Amino acid sequence: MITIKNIHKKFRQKDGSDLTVLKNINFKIQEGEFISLLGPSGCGKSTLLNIIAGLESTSSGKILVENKEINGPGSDRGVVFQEAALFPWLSVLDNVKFGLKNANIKENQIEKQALKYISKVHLSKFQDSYPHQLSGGMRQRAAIARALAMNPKILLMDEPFGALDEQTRMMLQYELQKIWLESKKTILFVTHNIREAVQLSDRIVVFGTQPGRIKEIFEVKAARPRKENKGYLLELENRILAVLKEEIEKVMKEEMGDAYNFEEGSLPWDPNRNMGSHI
Ligand SMILES: Nc1ncnc2c1ncn2[C@@H]1O[C@H](COP(=O)(O)OP(=O)(O)OP(=O)(O)O)[C@@H](O)[C@H]1O
Repeated sequence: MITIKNIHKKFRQKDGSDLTVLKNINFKIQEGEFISLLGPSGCGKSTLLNIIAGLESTSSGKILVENKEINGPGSDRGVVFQEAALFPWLSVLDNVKFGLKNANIKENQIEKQALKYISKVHLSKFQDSYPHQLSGGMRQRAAIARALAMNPKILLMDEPFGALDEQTRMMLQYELQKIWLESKKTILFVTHNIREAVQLSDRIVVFGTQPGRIKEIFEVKAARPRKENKGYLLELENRILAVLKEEIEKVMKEEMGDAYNFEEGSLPWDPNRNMGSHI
């Protein structure tokens, strides 16, 4: 279980003032749960994920993993970012093997384990290819294989499909559900896309902004794998959208000042409820 306890985070700005990015964040993530963080741009989603990864410090509050406070990165937490952070000079196989070489794994097991996870993300045919020879979706699959091969209990994913085209994104959403069902990892997933959050999550933590705080937590009670958001899932999307609308308007007013004149129905929602840079 991950316990997020009273997290506050301030960043010092260039003019010397402090910007409070996260305020009073409290929630628990159960073992094996799939949780999404959804909210307007700048509400601190990535900051919270980085704090849990141990890559960023808190101003106050703490993160407990299995009741132990974390003080930095650890092999219990794997991270996948929006841009697959692969080494360009290494093949897919060597990229996946890289982390395993520093882990406590026997030499003869390293390749076996790497190949197992490359196969899980359906990249076996490309195991000897270099990152520049792969599509964006394949690179992201390789990054997921690399994180999974380390066998972390927790997978932290920061908009992993955000830079991909719609079809690839849908395919990877489906694959991720299958991987999650099989591996039962605890997954924390940051996204801008309501449909993606509803499709993938057990619970969706909706953030408000200025400062970032939890606005509402939605439970998604639907069987998996989920392929299409219809009926109940679509209704849930609309409920989440209603909560987010207020926050998005706040961000737009802040960015546009007097030029902002909101009319009902004027926000440019796309069919996937992907609100681009405003959520
Ligand atoms: N290292 C840093 N130093 C100063 N300010 C920072 C730093 N990292 C993030 N911020 C600020 O903190 C706020 C929250 O950023 P963060 O990236 O966590 O938001 P986000 O919700 O993930 O946004 P997005 O959805 O656009 O990625 C932003 O205003 C950002 O400019």
